[in-house]
Amino acid sequence: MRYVVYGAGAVGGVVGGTLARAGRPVTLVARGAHLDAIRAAGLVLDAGDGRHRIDAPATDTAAEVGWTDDTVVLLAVKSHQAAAALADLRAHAPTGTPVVCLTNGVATEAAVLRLFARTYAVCVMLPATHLEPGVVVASCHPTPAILDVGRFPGGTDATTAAVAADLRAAGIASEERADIMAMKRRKLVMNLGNGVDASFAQGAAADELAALAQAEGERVLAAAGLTVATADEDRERRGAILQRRTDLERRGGSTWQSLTRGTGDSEIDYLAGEVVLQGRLLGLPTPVNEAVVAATRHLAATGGAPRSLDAGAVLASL
Ligand SMILES: NC(=O)C1=CN([C@@H]2O[C@H](COP(=O)(O)OP(=O)(O)OC[C@H]3O[C@@H](n4cnc5c(N)ncnc54)[C@H](OP(=O)(O)O)[C@@H]3O)[C@@H](O)[C@H]2O)C=CC1
Ligand SMILES: CC(C)(CO)C(=O)C(=O)O
Repeated sequence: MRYVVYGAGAVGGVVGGTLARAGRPVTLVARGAHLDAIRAAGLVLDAGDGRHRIDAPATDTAAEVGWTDDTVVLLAVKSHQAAAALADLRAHAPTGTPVVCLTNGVATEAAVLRLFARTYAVCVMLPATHLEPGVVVASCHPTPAILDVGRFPGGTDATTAAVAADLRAAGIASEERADIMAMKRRKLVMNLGNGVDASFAQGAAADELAALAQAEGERVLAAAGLTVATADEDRERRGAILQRRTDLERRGGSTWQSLTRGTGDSEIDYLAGEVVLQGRLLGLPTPVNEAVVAATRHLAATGGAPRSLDAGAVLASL
């Protein structure tokens, strides 16, 4: 299989770099200063066993990809960036191309399926950081990620088998799962902490706000009748596979990284915002996640400092 990693940032860069190190043909799609740096000096993959230069072809458009029958797209942009990426893919990728969503949240799969019949979902357990053009940092070693894969909306097939086998050959834990979206919904509950981690000063009040956001999310997903893997199932799957590197300082999650890089936007509408959406569809109030969405949107739009807001004030207003 050949891989086009659309969005070679934290997740895409680590996965693409790791597959390339294992000898898989990889094309990286990136843009701006990050693309310039990759073109000038390769992608720098900072992994637990050193910094590696990945010399893979890099481009900012699917128009420049040499599409073949065995090319698979790994979509690793943030959810709010998927529409633009998909417009480019729709224009240039053969319609039979498998597109595998390496995204948090649960929204990109349906958007992909509208355009590509062969749509796949990955539950992304891969802590990584991308703050500097040209550089991606894998937080865990020796296994950098658990990337279970299934077909969307359900099932497994020859493509899930081949992708999982390639990931395993590269040293990434991966199993096929017919019910992958149930796992992704459990991951979504975890990611309801992303906006809190990004926007609010750390401490007991922030911890309480994150716990309330997660409890509200669990209630709304259950009311919507959506299957969510249990916390026990999640713990069992993770086991002790992901070991944090001891040579790295703990930074922040993917939403914190968007605010820190000052990208002007974030994925929050697809994380806490997914709970808000489900609540609105059901006529259920979701004040906690609405507050987290509002805070994170505000900081992203105004360029405010990450972790600069007071979670206590939000708790008092609920
Ligand atoms: N970081 C992490 O630890 C984890 C992230 N995830 C999830 O993985 C997904 C990807 O997140 P992450 O890797 O952190 O995000 P990043 O922002 O680090 O990487 C995405 C990359 O795609 C680029 N990109 C976006 N749109 C386009 C486009 N149209 N053309 C070319 N390049 C584009 C971005 O450029 P630009 O910077 O200019 O926007 C960026 O370089 C998200 O859903 C996230 O929630 C899941 C688990 C852990
Ligand atoms: C849970 C966490 C923080 C780590 O992988 C993540 O998914 C993210 O950064 O979005």
